[in-house]
Amino acid sequence: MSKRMLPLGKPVRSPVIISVAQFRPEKIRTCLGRSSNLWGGCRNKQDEERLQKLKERCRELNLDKFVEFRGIVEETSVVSGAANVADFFPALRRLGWHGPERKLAWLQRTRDALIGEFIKRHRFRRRRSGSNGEAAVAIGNGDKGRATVIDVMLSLQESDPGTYTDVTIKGLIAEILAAGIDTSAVTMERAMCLLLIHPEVLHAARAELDAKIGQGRMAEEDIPNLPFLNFIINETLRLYPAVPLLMPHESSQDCTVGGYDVPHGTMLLANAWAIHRDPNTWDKPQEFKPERFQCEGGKEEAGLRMLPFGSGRRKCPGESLAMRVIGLALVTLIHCSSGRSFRGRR
Ligand code: HEM
Repeated sequence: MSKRMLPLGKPVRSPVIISVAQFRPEKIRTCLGRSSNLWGGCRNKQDEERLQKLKERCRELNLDKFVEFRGIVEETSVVSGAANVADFFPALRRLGWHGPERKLAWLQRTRDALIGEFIKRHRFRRRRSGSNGEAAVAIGNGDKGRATVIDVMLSLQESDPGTYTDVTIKGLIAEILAAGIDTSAVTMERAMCLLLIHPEVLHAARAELDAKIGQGRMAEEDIPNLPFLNFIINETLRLYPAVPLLMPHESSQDCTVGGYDVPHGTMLLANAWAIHRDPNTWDKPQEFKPERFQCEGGKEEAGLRMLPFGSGRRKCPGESLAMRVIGLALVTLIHCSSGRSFRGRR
């Protein structure tokens, strides 16, 4: 996802993150970092009213279905990660045992139906607003700034229907959502935990916010101008890469890596977790020290010692978006944790 595409979804991202923070700032302050359920345990009428408001806001922004989608992604990762008895007793397959496969096929059908619904809604909205199908219109200028990735794909479909079929769009959306939701959520959670157990870092992050953004406001565009915040995210990704073994790759030809012969067609896993904590290349690798990225000239200079998003041609295309969304959530929560209120700025 290029920098040019980053504005897509911005009208949804910022208000939702702000709504969540405004919903229960006191709960965020006390539960920050614990994997507690933000929505659970509404004890009083005021909480209930705020929860209703937040749900309405999600409905207005068409996010109710995304919550359902997240449930499917979570269940899929549980089912696909669980041990399959038939792997240990293959004879079971011949007897017709296909438990996890059936469940996964059902989850895939449910997921496809949901994405089909997103596409239908977007197509309807585009027709109603009379969009002329230009991709440029979808990227920010038209549709009252509410253009999304699906809008861009639908506009490409209008100009090249043979390539951008509904099946292709569904596959792309499924891949983007499945690859982007949990990785970003888990990194935010870990960054918040780390800030809580390192109050001096939280203090420094707040000082940077005060100096560069000021009190009572926040905007997505400010995130790249907050170096210390970005060091915190990098250090979190170094210690806790969301995809510790990256994705499996396959050698396209015979080669030698570190003295080991790797034949063509071998499945290769890069252990990012171990690489990020290698004492030969990192100073005090087990410690949380965001400032190390300042001394070492940032993540880019760390080169292949730091690969939370992979490397090369198949590197994660969502890196810039992830850094921005995680930054936005952290800034919002840092503001909350200092007991300040803020107004969202579009
Ligand atoms: C902290 C957040 C994220 C982390 C740590 C992360 C990490 C990764 C990693 C390690 C890979 C595999 C790279 C490889 O094969 O070597 C990957 C692939 C991918 N990521 Fe991310 N990702 C994040 C967020 C996102 C977001 C927000 C999106 C989309 C909006 C996204 C979309 C993708 C896609 C589509 C692929 C597959 C690329 C391909 O196979 O060519 N990721 N990601």
